[in-house]
Amino acid sequence: MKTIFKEVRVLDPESGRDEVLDVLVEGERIKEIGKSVEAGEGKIIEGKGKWLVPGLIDVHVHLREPGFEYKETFVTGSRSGAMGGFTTMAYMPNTNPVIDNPGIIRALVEKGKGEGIINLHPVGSMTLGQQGETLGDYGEMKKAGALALSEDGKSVLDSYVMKQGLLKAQNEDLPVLVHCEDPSLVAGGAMNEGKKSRALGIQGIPNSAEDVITARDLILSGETGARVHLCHMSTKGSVELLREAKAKNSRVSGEVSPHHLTFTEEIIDGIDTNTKMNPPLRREEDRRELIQGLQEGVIDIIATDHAPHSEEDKKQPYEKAPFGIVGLETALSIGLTELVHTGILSPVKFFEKLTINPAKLLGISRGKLQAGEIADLTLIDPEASYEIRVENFQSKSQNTPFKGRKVKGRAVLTMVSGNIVMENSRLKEANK
Ligand SMILES: NC(=O)N[C@@H](CC(=O)O)C(=O)O
Ligand SMILES: [Zn+2]
Ligand SMILES: [Zn+2]
Repeated sequence: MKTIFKEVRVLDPESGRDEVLDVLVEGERIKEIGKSVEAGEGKIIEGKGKWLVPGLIDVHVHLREPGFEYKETFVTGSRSGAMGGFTTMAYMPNTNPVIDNPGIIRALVEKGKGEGIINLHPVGSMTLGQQGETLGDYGEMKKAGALALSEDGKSVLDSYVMKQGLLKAQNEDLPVLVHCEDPSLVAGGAMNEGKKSRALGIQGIPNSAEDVITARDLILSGETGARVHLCHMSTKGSVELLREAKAKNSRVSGEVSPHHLTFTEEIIDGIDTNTKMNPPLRREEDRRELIQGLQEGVIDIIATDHAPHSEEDKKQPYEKAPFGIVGLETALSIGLTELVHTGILSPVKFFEKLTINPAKLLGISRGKLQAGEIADLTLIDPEASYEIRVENFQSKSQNTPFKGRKVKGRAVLTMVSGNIVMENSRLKEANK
């Protein structure tokens, strides 16, 4: 099977390439990239005015299997990813049971291969049952298919346990994705602490709740040599701490989510729980520092932290509703609208944070648009303007504050290993 993209703007962040070319895909690989490539027989895709990038990679999603299938499954989550232009994602272990042993990892990898329409990779829990006490068997978990470790949903609070975990992870060369949150400082809060939380009478979460654990984990990376990656950075302080740590330690990295780059606590009304996520939406000065961090390269990755919750779950009072919002079907459009069309990031810099940098963190040979590489590709119409409609989501859940937002730019085709899985907002189920 051959597919040729004609006269498309090829963006390959790894090499820095940005030119209008033809790209020929044969079987599961990219066969040739050049000016007027001859395909012979094959599907022709007119690429004029469109951008072709390496398939997007999300290092942080929640697929809710096993245990919370009413919120999301491998089937619906991977469809949601394909719609958003993602070809690979790593899913977090805060499930029931927790993804904390080689047996469950092996079973999920198999299930993911059978049911997912894009590449799905598990992240193993740092501690058994995410109880923060006993470390799992990282070597066997890696062999079973875990690409990283994380206690996401919370932090490993005991610093001694954390340090031993990092030493063990370092031994297996597994990156540790850290959710930084000190619950004693959160103290039951449901939104950012400040003027807004006081006005609404909602208990606030101070920046320090994130910053103190961020500082600890960066220090422990320095001491152990372990690869520490900061999940969903939301504060000015965490950007400053990562900037400082990077000056002497190349094993640290960080990610930011589209919502923390777009919104602040100002949009919170105390009723609409689609503005409730962990960490919370912060102040304008935090948002600005996150953008600055992205521009400087202090923040390496854009990740969705896709956190589906049912309408029922989210219908509760603001203080009670679960934290989290979906992101797979909005991330690319929001990023293009807020970061690329505004000139904050060049297209190459933007896609670096969604392709090659995530691939490097996870240690997978993906994220390159080059001859000989696996043909995981995303075709983008940068000019397509539309309004985000949650009724159209493939995800089982619709919890997003981006509902109704006008955006410009979207994925129009997603290809995984040479197979088109989405074209013009339609999923192709033929090969599954
Ligand atoms: N981000 C969230 O608000 N929620 C996540 C957990 C997490 O990422 O910490 C979830 O699993 O729902
Ligand atoms: Zn988290
Ligand atoms: Zn998460």
